[in-house]
Amino acid sequence: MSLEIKNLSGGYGKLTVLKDISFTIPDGTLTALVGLNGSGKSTTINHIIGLLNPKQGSITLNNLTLGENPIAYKAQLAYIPEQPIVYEELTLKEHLALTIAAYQLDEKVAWQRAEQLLKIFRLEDKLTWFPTHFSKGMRQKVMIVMAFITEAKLFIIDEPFLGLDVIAVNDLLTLIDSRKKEGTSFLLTTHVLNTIASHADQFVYLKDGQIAAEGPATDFSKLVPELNVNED
Ligand SMILES: Nc1ncnc2c1ncn2[C@@H]1O[C@H](COP(=O)(O)OP(=O)(O)OP(=O)(O)O)[C@@H](O)[C@H]1O
Repeated sequence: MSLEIKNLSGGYGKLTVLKDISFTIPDGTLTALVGLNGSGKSTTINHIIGLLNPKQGSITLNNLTLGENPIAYKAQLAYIPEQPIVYEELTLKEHLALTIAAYQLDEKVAWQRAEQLLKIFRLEDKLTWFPTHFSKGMRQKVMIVMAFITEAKLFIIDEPFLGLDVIAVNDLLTLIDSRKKEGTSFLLTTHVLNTIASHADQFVYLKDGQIAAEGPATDFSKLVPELNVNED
């Protein structure tokens, strides 16, 4: 079992956003965290990555908790935020070097991986570029490459498809599918399930900070008819 969230209640200061949330993400599966604006998706992520502390309940990642072993816990996580977080004073190559150092990756293996990923996302000739010269979508691709050179056990990707062109969306989905086969787990947030429906194993539907429905991705339209809109 990769991620296990048990009876989590949490939020910001005195504001309780999440109320008694429980779900698990088995190894090698993708869970779509679905909900309308303000339903609590980002708040859930903020708890998993340790930006917020639970008011109640627990979050366990492969039997580790953030409280007991923060370094080992975080080493298992790769997070791709909705808004890319890049360092304006570092080149693309330096961003990758930073990731390799932070995750203590084998340099040779990681740079080989980086080379393949940079080619997929058409960034291979931009290693000396600074983020100011990147478009929003290119910044997002930088974050994707940084995440996928790690050997994280759980990838958390917040609204992955908003700024990406169709080719990049397909490339990302292909990468996700191949890492799933290696046992890596994914938690993706999205407003509607359509784009990832065939790649998701299960969904968790949040409404007002509570789980309003959950189940196999194939049952989404049956269990959440109110979000069954045609996106394409
Ligand atoms: N930094 C914050 N301080 C206080 N309240 C916050 C903060 N961030 C979010 N909230 C509140 O928490 C609730 C859930 O917000 P959250 O960002 O988790 O929703 P979301 O499902 O990610 O929404 P969206 O789809 O718009 O990104 C909302 O009522 C929001 O106002």
